Amino acid sequence: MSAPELLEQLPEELIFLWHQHRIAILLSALTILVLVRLTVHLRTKREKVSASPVPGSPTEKKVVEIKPEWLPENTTLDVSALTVDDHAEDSVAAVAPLVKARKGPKTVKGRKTPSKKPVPEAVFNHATDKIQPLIFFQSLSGTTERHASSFEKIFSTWISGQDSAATILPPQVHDISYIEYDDYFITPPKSADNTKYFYIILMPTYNIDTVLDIFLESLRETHNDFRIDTAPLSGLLGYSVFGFGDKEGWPTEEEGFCSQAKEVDKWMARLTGRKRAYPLGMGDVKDDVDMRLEEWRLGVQEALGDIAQGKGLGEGVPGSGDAAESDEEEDIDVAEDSDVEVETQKLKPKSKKSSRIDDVEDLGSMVNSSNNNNTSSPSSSETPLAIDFTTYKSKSKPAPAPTPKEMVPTTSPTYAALTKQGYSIIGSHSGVKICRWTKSALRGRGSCYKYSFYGIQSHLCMEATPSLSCSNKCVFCWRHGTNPVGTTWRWITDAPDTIFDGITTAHYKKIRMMKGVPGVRAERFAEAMRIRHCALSLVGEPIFYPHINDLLTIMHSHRISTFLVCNAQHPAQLASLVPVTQLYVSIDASNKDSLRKIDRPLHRDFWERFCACLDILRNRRFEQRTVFRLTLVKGFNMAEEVRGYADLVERALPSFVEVKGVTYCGTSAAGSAGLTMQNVPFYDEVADFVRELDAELARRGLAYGIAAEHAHSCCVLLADRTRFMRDGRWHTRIGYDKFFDLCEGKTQGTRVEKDEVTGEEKVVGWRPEDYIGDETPEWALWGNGGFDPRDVRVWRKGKGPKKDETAPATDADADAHTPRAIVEI
Ligand SMILES: Cc1cc2nc3c(=O)[nH]c(=O)nc-3n(C[C@H](O)[C@H](O)[C@H](O)COP(=O)(O)O)c2cc1C
Ligand code: SF4
Repeated sequence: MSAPELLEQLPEELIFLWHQHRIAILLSALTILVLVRLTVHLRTKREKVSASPVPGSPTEKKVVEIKPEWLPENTTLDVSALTVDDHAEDSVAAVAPLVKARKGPKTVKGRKTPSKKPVPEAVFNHATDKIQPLIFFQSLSGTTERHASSFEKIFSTWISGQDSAATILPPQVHDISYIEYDDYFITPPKSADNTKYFYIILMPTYNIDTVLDIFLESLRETHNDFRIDTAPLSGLLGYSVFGFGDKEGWPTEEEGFCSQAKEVDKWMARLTGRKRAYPLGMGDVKDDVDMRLEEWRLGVQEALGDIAQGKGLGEGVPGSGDAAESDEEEDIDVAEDSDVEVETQKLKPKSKKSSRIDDVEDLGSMVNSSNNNNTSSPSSSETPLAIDFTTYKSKSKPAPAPTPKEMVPTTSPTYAALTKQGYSIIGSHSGVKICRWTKSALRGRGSCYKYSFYGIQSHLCMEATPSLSCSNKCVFCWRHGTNPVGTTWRWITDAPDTIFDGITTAHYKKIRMMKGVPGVRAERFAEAMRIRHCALSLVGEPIFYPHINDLLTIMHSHRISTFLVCNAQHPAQLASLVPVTQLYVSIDASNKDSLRKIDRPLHRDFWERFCACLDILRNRRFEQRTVFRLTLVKGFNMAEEVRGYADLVERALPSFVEVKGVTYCGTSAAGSAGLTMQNVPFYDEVADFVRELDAELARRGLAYGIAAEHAHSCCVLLADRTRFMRDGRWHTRIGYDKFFDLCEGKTQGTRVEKDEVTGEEKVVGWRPEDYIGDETPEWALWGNGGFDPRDVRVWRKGKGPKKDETAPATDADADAHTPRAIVEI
């Protein structure tokens, strides 16, 4: 066939082929098309356009990575709600995809690898070395602290009377609430080569959740951390523990007498490699404590004297650190930690320490060592322990869940302390109090800075918290030692409506009690019987409460505005929070080191959490007013930190930056934290700091300005000029009715985003600009003092102008040198 003939036949062939295989051809073509489209779609960077205004400052996009361990333990969070992308103008997802939170005990497979660098044993050369005794104590209601102090005195006298006085140095005392655990309880502190440490630990016991549990938890964690040597404190010369308990409530050890001191002793034995220099002492605070403590002190002194003479801890004597004498600790390890099955080998608990035990003791090591009174040692059991060294198969039996306790039981010292200070405790973890400004406003003597800046009249404001616990131990927090702390929510949880009813009822009750107070104005009293604002900032960490969103929604439905302050340690909760009227993040320092010193956070990854919170704040800044609250503490977080704070502002671009001087609470707790009146800045100093910060922000092209002040509260406000200045006038006040109308859908917000698929613009919510209120009043502006001239100023004794004690405030300068400690909390 010639070529032209072939060509003529081709269409027929093609038609034939088409008829034979058209379905297959069509399907293949369709598949190819879909694949090409998908590839193009995925490769093209999708753009999300928002009609939210471009901030007045450079905006580098931030990705917030929420780590699984940041999710609350028994999370009620809707994980999809954490995708805060929709809230932001950024195209970058605000929250990285979440890996499912790890639940259940940590299981380490295989052999425990020896630590990289084993801690050297303390070798004491009595001719050249020195002993540094460290007395640690923890105290919630002061008993142990008092005993620690008298112990130190007697002990010091004993040392100075010794022949070996040159060898034993004067003791140093440390309140465990104020130390970094890592500095003392992971490895012994660093010292001059010839100084060796000896630990003396005085502990009370509380069968409720307290800061003591955090200490015990940290000892347990250190022991179980496979990266750390099993006996990282073996560099100590020795240790001994004394417990303070109460036999009236806890008559026997089985019933919990001194149970936490016993726990500390147990963990110290493990961490030091059994360097118990003298047995655990225990005293009943209502009976024999002085006698027991005296006996124990003599024993500890004797042990120290032996060490000083180079005799070591002795052998075979009661309380000696001889490994052969007691292997109780290892037995507990194996029994408690064993979630492994035995098939091949058996161990007797009383056998000498075997390297095999070392191998398994960290497997699945989730020991419930918290303040459980009944943590009776399974070591007493004589039955052989079942351990499988070959399969490491997990037992299917789940570990019993710890029973939740009340956060602040009525029997706790925290309850007593809080109620004494005028707080009402609602349920077992919420609190409410009327602050001094509410009382002041009722008497027409002025409102707090929130009135000057945002228009909140203090007599219409309720200050409350749904979580009295928090995950920091800030140096300026008056509740040290007694406040419940924790990294996870593990308490009995009250329902949000119960909390709402409880706090409002208690607030109204307290207002009614003001009825007979001289000077209370009738019209203000009447107005106060309708709460319009809630400051969720009292003490503790409000977003720690698992149902915070429900509580906020209830408040908004009652047209109560919400000012929520959080400590930037709970990014998952922050990301999932419903929009509030004004969202605060406490910025207590400008860098990691300083934050550690001032907030003393419990989370080891506190800085990562802090930064993640800033990024979340940045991503949510177009849906609610965001605020940085800086609390300045002289000597801690002021000097040289302006640029650091500017970095943080640049990172989160908050609507406002509130700068205030710290309040000095004057308690012994503050003293132990190293805080005195000298750490409270003068208003002049706060103002200078603000000027410097303002200048630094301007240098970086960030459009902030100093908007307002409340000299009386030692507080100054910086605001984003592009958003809260209109026609050259500051508008920092809030339109509350506008906010509620937006919440209720009565008016539509203007936060608009472009639909990715259709390209259409749609309203997705409201912006802070939608509920801006009136212009900031003249008297509140920077330079004018911030005191409403319609109110009557009452000066504290010895302060203010000499002649007219009740003259209306006109002179802002009068305040400038005085109010150091008169700061609203
Ligand atoms: C709420 C509460 C719980 C307590 N639980 C125990 C306990 O379980 N076992 C015990 O021996 N003593 C217990 N006590 C007694 C304290 O340990 C004892 O009063 C101790 O001296 C308190 O020391 P501190 O004042 O230094 O905090 C408890 C006391 C309170 C107020
Ligand atoms: S965050 Fe608040 S409650 Fe918690 S320790 Fe700090 S100041 Fe106290």
